[in-house]
Amino acid sequence: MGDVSTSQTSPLPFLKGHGTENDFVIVPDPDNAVDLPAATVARLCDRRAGIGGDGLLHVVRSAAHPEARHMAGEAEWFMDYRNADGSVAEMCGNGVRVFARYLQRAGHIDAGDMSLATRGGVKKVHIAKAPSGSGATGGDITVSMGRAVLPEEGVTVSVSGRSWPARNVNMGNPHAVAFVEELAHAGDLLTVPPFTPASVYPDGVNVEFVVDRGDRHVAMRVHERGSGETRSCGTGACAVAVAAARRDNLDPAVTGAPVTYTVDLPGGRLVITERPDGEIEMTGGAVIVAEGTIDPVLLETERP
Ligand SMILES: N[C@@H](CCC[C@H](N)C(=O)O)C(=O)O
Repeated sequence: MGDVSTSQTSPLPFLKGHGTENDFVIVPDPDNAVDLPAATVARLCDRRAGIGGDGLLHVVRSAAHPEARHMAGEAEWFMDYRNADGSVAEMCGNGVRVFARYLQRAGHIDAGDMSLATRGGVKKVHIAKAPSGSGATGGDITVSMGRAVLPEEGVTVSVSGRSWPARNVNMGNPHAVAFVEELAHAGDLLTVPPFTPASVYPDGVNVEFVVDRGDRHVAMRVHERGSGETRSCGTGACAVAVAAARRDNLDPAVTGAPVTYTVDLPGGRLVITERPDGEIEMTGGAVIVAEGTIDPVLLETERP
């Protein structure tokens, strides 16, 4: 929160949105005046006792947030992203699209190009004009996600007594990508977090399980750090596309031609392109589904 401590005494506006069914509680707070400790975020993201979401998007002006002030000259808005358990993450790809859709809906921006500050740096975003008949859904949103870092070390992913070799991919946040024969082999990810080496991932990791669907076309499931199994993960889809490309001996930096993979997730489809300069673009939808107010009791530090 901001430099001055305040407690919320009146109902707090929120919205609910999703990107390929990775869903978020959105808290508009331009001046960074709302205190959102981890326990409060976890309560808001609770699907039974709260609003429910895989994460929370705290919408703050960059100039008003200590972690984003240095980016204020490039990007007016900062995505203060939190996982469902209240933990902080560097990046959220689906979150960026939903955040941009919120700004568009609130009248802060129009379709076209914008820049958004995140803990993973400033991301360029393009909102396509809404095709006629798309209603509130709007046009697809493309995010320049930055470059992937692929350390050479292999890692192992284990779940339900089975293990797979995996590729370590960093998209600003950490990922382990395992190619499997059947997505069902990943078992009940919701209740059994995959095991990965803590020495490689001291801050935890997002784990993707991937199968081939066709030429440059894959499908995946994901277990997210701090949120459990979700129906989509944008950074995860980027990690998967790059890991699949390297497995298929495709490297745009070598061939000079962009490489595009279609990634199917339980919640929808994302299209991922890696450019010869290494920049990765993610394209998909983003929808705002509801808005309302949060009872201040939910925001109190002690559980009501
Ligand atoms: N769902 C997000 C990723 C959110 C952060 C992740 N759980 C982490 O802790 O790194 C996405 O769409 O990228």
